[in-house]
Formats: sequence, structure tokens, C-alpha cells
Amino acid sequence: MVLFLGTKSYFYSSPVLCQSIASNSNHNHAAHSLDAVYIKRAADIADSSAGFTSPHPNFGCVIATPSGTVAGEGYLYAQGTKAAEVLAVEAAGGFSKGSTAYLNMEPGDCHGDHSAVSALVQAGIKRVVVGIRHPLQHLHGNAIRSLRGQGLQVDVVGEDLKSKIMEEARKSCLLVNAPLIHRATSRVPFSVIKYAMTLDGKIATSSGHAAWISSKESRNRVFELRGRSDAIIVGGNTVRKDNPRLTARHGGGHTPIRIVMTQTFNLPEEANLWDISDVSTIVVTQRGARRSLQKLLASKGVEVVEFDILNPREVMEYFHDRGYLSILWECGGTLAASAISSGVIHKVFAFVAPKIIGGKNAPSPVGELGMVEMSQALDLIDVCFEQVGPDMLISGFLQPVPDLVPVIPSEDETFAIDPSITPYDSKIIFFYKTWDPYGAFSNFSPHPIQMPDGSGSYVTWSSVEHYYQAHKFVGVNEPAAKDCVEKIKSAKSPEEAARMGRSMQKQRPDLVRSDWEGLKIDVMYRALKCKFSIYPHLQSMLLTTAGSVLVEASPHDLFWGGGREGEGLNYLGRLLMLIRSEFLGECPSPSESTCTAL
Ligand SMILES: NC(=O)C1=CN([C@@H]2O[C@H](COP(=O)(O)OP(=O)(O)OC[C@H]3O[C@@H](n4cnc5c(N)ncnc54)[C@H](OP(=O)(O)O)[C@@H]3O)[C@@H](O)[C@H]2O)C=CC1
Ligand SMILES: Nc1c(N[C@@H]2O[C@H](COP(=O)(O)O)[C@@H](O)[C@H]2O)[nH]c(=O)[nH]c1=O
Repeated sequence: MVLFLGTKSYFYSSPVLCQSIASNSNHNHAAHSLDAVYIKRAADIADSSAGFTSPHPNFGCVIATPSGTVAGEGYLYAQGTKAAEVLAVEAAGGFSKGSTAYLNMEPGDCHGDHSAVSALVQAGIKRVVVGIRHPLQHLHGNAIRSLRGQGLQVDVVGEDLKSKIMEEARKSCLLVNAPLIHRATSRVPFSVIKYAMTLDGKIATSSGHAAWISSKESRNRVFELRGRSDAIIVGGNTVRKDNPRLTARHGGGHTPIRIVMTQTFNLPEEANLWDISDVSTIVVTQRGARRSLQKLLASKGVEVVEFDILNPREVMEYFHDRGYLSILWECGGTLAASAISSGVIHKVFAFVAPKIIGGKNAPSPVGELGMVEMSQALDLIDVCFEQVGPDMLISGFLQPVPDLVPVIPSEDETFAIDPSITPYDSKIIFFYKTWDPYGAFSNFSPHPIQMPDGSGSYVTWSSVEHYYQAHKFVGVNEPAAKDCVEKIKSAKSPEEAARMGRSMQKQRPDLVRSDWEGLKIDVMYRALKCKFSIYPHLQSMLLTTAGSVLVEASPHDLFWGGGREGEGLNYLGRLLMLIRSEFLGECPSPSESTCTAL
């Protein structure tokens, strides 16, 4: 479970781990060190295929003999090619028998492919160490169960192996599949923003000329980044100023598609991006914009997609639904600011060139974010510094890689994890107002919860809604934000808490924690889990709905609710179904208890 206690996430530290470190014997420490080294190695080799194929989950496997030497290694090259475990077993040959296999991630035996598990079992592997469970709900835990069922000892890092070094190894497993994990939890592709700026913070001269700020070595590195992405996105002005190609010229391998985001459709009739002989281009625009030019580009083979509301979040949700895993933003500061404020950017790559160009009107990498004080700055997490040629590359995460629980099932996956529900003939239970028969499922139901605060002491919240709304501002180091939290906390009713939270968010977006979009499901999950854990009658009511689909019948809230005609995402209903499955023992529950009985 990700514990967000401040503006930064400290999700790699845990009091449970500290205890276990203290009680570890030296022998355990040595064993953990070796396990950690090989899990990290599995994560490193898992990354080897990035850039060669369309992005996909990265799997690596290292087989080590009882004496601790590596007998074989393998990584998944592409979806549908031989599993990492199969390759490692083949490489290890007879040495596999009695050995330990290290996997950065639990294999996803989807599409009826059990080859990874079978290879390990048939080779006589004795023990398997798994870095992280598979993040997708319908695959989560399946391979681990199957291996254990066939008599292998399976140790999952963070569950069976807890220590500081193991936690670091686990972190490398999370990082190597950050795109998949982000995508699984946030319904948008993993997005990286990359820019090249001068030492005085400019991405172009005042006239808009930008070729080139960074060195050849840095630009080669960008080709590599492009090769790891499903798509590159720029705004209309960058097309007008730079006439870019946006191809991954890194010596073969995967080439991402190009996306242009334009509101005006004020685009040139001739541009490098309209040459789709090697790679395709999609232009996303506002409905109705310059239809004649749309037709012209369509005649050249460029795909045009119109949006009622063109903003980075809508566009990213659309590409998520088209199956995209990771996107590289190479736009200028205007679109960058819009994307960052919509919460869709996960990682930053900034190439800083030792050059100064000055210019009052020369653009900078990120436009207006509405910040007035330094305390509002977005702090990067896991920052890395690297020299590339004469330039410095600074990279880091804007949003922490979410931990794997809770995994939010999609509508289809809900049917898979809860076999009593069928997509075709299941009953739907709607709930909305608290006085309705299932009104206790509403966040407005008057059931106080007790949740830990930043210091670990338990605090009572009058309802789930109070807790949820206040957490938009929790951890923001600003007196006004703390004031919002206190005001919402003492709101007289859940409705009042909702009203206050929404209007404060609208009036002072700068006070909302920067990671809120990526965090809100987790906040809601924890509050709901507490509510249904501490009130036995609510838990019984939830369990009586087994077999039914739960839908919050809110016509307005298209995220938490089901919408007027089922167009909403129904995340509240989905979370309740997830928690119901956890109570029914159909899916593993997060290990940490986050609330206490009242
Ligand atoms: N050094 C570097 O790394 C880079 C430098 N540059 C430089 O930056 C300059 C261009 O910067 P900038 O104008 O910011 O770049 P962009 O073109 O990347 O972004 C702005 C454009 O994006 C489109 N857009 C669509 N939806 C939105 C939205 N919701 N919010 C904001 N914009 C949206 C608009 O296009 P439209 O007007 O068509 O509607 C808008 O004009 C150029 O001089 C270029 O050379 C650009 C990229 C990288
Ligand atoms: N100026 C600048 C960059 N600019 C980005 O690269 C795009 C051009 O890509 P291409 O046409 O494929 O070479 C351009 O439109 C912009 O997005 N990138 C960098 O790594 N370094 C630089 O100095």
C-alpha cells in the first residue's frame, strides 16, 4: 500500500521493515544480500528489450545454483516470444535442478500461456524469488499460487522477504515496470516529458529557434528514449516552429507513432510529420476545427481524432483505451504546463546544456503553473544526475510509482476476479443517496472512520467524504492548505465537506497536492476499507451483494459514479466490489491495516 504522508511519497520506508531488520540474524542478512543482488540483476536484464519492440512488461529471470553462482539468465524480448524463465532454464541446462530462480516480476500466464511456470517446474527449480506480484488484477498472484501448488518454495519480496536491502531490490523491480504499473492504476499511459534547455533555462531563442540546444550525444540519447515509447507528442506550435520528424533514429528497433495536439488546427499543409511512409501520425484536435485541412491531411494518411474537450487528460485517457503504455512528451512549455497541471506527467528528463542565450521572451520548458511561492514547487522523486557528452541529464519522477495494492480492476476484470458475477446476466445494485436501500455504500453515509495521520496517531473523520475531500490538501506545506484540511475536517456534514473540498480545489488549485490525481483512488480505497472493516453490519450488507455489480448512480460524477447512461467510470462501485472480493477471500488484501476500530 502506498502511504502518502506528505507532498513527497516515502513509500519505500516502512516501520515493519525496520523491525525486521533489527531482528535479522547475520545469516539472514547474507542470504538477503544475495537474493537482493539477483533480484536487482533480474530487473536490470528485464530492461534489456526496451527500445527493440513496442513497449511491453519487462520480465527477467536469473537462475542461481545453491552455491550462489549464476547458471543462466533470460529476458522477455517481446510479447509472444519465449518467456524469460524458459530462456534462463535453457541457458542453465542441468544446473537448474535444485537452484533458485529470481524473477523481477511474477509471470503473467495470460492467454493460457503457462510456459514460464512450466519451465521452472520441469527444470526442477527448488525455490523462486519474486520481486513484485503481477500488477494486473486478473494475473495478480496466479503464477505464484501455481508454483506453490506444485511444491516450489516461492518467496515474494516485501511479503516473505523483508529487509532494507530487499526493499531496495523491490524498488528496482517497480521502476523497471513503472509504465505498466502506472497504467494499471491510473488509466492513462505512463508519460515522460523531455526537454533540452540552456543553462539559463531557455528551450529556444526569442525568435523560437531551438536547433540545437543539446549536444549530439544528448540527442542520440533522446532517440533511445523515443524507442522506449509508444508515441511522441508535441503541440501545434512546435510543428509550426520546428517542423520536426520525431523519429527514433537509434539504429533500428521500435519506432513510436507521432501525435500532434492542436486546438486551432492552424497547421502547415506541408510538414515532415505528414510523411507517414515510415511511421504514422495522429493529430488530435478540437471538434470542428478547420475541417478542410483535416480532410487534406487525412488524404495524406494522417489520422485525425476530434475531441469535444481537448485537454491532456482526455487525450491520455483516449490513448490508454487504445492500448498505449508509454508516451514521450517533446512539446514546448505551453503544452508542458497544461500536461503537468492535468496530472498526466509521471517522469521528467531534462537535458541541461552549458550554454547561455538570454532573452526576456525566450521560452522556458514549463509555462504557467499558477504558483506564487517556492513552497508550491513540484519536487522530483528518485532524482538521477548523469553527464551526457557536455550536457547534464537530470531525471526524476513527478509521481511516485504506485505500489501494487490496491489494484483497481477494470469492468472486465471485475467479472474475472469475482466469478459470481457474469458480464451478461448479473444484477446491478445502484446506490447514491444515503436513504436508499443501499445508501450506506455512499461516501456520505454517516459512519465515522479512524485513520492514521502523518505521525501515526489515529484521527477520527466524520465520514469517508470528509477524509477524502481533506486529503486533497494534506501534506501541502502551506498554512492555507492546512487551514483547508481543518475546515473540511470540521465540516458539519459530508455534503458540506464535499462542497468545501470541491470549491477550495477550484479556487486554489495551487493548494492541492501535486500528486492528487495519482493518489485519489488509493485515498478512497483506504477510507472505504476502514469503513467496511469497522462496522460489521456494513460489511454484512456488502457481502450480501456478492454476485451483483455495484454502481454509484451519480449522474454528475463520471469518475466515481456510473453517469446518467452508464458513461461514468464508476470507480466507487469498482472499489466496493474489490473490497467485497477481499472480504470474501477471493483476492489478497493489502498487508497493512490502515484503520482502527472505533
Ligand atoms: N528545447 C526543447 O526541448 C524544445 C523546444 N521547443 C521550442 O518551443 C517552442 C514552442 O513552444 P510552445 O508553443 O509552448 O509549444 P507546443 O507547440 O508544444 O505547445 C503549444 C501548442 O499546443 C497546442 N495545444 C493543444 N492543446 C493544448 C492545451 N490543452 N494546452 C496548451 N496547448 C495546447 C496548441 O496548438 P495550436 O496553437 O495549434 O492550437 C498550442 O499552441 C518552439 O520555439 C520550439 O522550438 C519545443 C519542444 C522542445
Ligand atoms: N531543440 C532540441 C530538441 N527539440 C525537440 O526535438 C524535436 C526535433 O526532433 P527531430 O526533428 O526528430 O530531430 C523538436 O521539435 C523538439 O520537440 N530536442 C533535443 O533533444 N535537443 C534540442 O536541442
